[in-house]
Amino acid sequence: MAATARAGALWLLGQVLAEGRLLSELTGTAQHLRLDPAERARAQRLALETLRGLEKADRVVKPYLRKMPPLAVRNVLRLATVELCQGGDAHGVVNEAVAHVRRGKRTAAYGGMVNAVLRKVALEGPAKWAELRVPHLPKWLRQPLAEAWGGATVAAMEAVHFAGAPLDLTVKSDAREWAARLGGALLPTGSVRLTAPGQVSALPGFERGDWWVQDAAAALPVRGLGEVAGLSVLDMCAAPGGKTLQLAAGGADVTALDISEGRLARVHENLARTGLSAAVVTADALAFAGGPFDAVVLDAPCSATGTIRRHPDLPLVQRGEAIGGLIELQAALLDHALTLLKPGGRLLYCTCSLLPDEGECQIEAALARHEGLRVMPGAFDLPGVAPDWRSDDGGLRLRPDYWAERGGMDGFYMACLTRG
Ligand SMILES: C[S@@+](CC[C@H](N)C(=O)[O-])C[C@H]1O[C@@H](n2cnc3c(N)ncnc32)[C@H](O)[C@@H]1O
Repeated sequence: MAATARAGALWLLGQVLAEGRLLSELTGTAQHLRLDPAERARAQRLALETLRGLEKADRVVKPYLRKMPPLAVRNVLRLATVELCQGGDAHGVVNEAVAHVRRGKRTAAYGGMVNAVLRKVALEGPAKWAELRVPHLPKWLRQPLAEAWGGATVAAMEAVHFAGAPLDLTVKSDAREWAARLGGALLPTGSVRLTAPGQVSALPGFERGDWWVQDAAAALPVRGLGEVAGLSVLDMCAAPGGKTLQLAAGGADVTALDISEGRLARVHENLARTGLSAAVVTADALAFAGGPFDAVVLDAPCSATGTIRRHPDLPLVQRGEAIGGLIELQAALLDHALTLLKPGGRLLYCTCSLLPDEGECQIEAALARHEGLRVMPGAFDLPGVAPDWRSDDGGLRLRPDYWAERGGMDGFYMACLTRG
């Protein structure tokens, strides 16, 4: 297979759609890394756009197919259709798609069909594309979200998911200056947002570690702890380290713990790049007996359904079957985190989930289990935080459709807890 961005995107699509692998697991693999960094970034962008537009691409192509071709061929049609319907150069897109199919032993026979279908798509596809509905979330997720937030909100979330996500950065200092330097916007909560960033590692300030990539919503939980200088803080599920970096940059004495050695490698890289420090521990948090700490950050493993605008592969690969186990793990981690706090210490619980079972319900259940435990209601009275983002329990509920006109934000739930 020629090492082009399109071939790279097709490999990624095949792994997601045939093997059920997540893009985040694939971007560090040898197959992906053999592309040069700019082509790699383009391959990833093409794969993301195709996954976001999958439902529309299938609807555009379907009338031109007499028989459903094998998945590898369908993926070529999908990628090319997305490109053609989003203004791609017809000649280049069709030729490369046909050449790609002809190169494959199992797909070569479909070259003529792909050529004929894509020529029709090039002519008629863009108008059809514009008329088709915004792609829906799969049923396993759409239904519980509609129950929790209502149909109109789910539709607004889907519109933001389809639009894709800008790139948010947390800067060590001088956010306004960095926004101007990078051609981005300073968000009301202090993050810097870039709409067409290109290759992240080529941006000014990356090498020197003046900033790190972190969605604006993901940057808020740690801000809820306020001034952390001099505090001992356990980041209990730390990798890849966005919150560890915030805590360390704020002057906290940080212990960054995670069960995954592979994911902790990212924490080490991020600390080295930014020149920040933390004690890094590989362990199952449930068996960790350090401390006691002034604060514990529990960014618990969850369905990650709040991150779909950045990870459109997620609802396609998962079916919600793991959520029951995650809910149990979150409750166990929460209970254990409370044992690691100094008297009067604070526990910051958060999940990047849209499901109340992993957010509001966890806190409700924890308050019922632990006498004297309470939510600190003012913790998220922060610049740029809108009053209607607050949840009834004193936490903060963020949804992808907030700031829709700016590109949305990750879905998140967060609450700051203390005893007494
Ligand atoms: C949502 S991610 C954390 C993101 C991170 N806080 C950040 O801001 O970059 C959840 C993490 O929990 C870790 N994890 C899952 N189960 C764990 C356990 N029993 N003990 C410690 N870490 C665990 C996963 O490896 C994963 O890195």
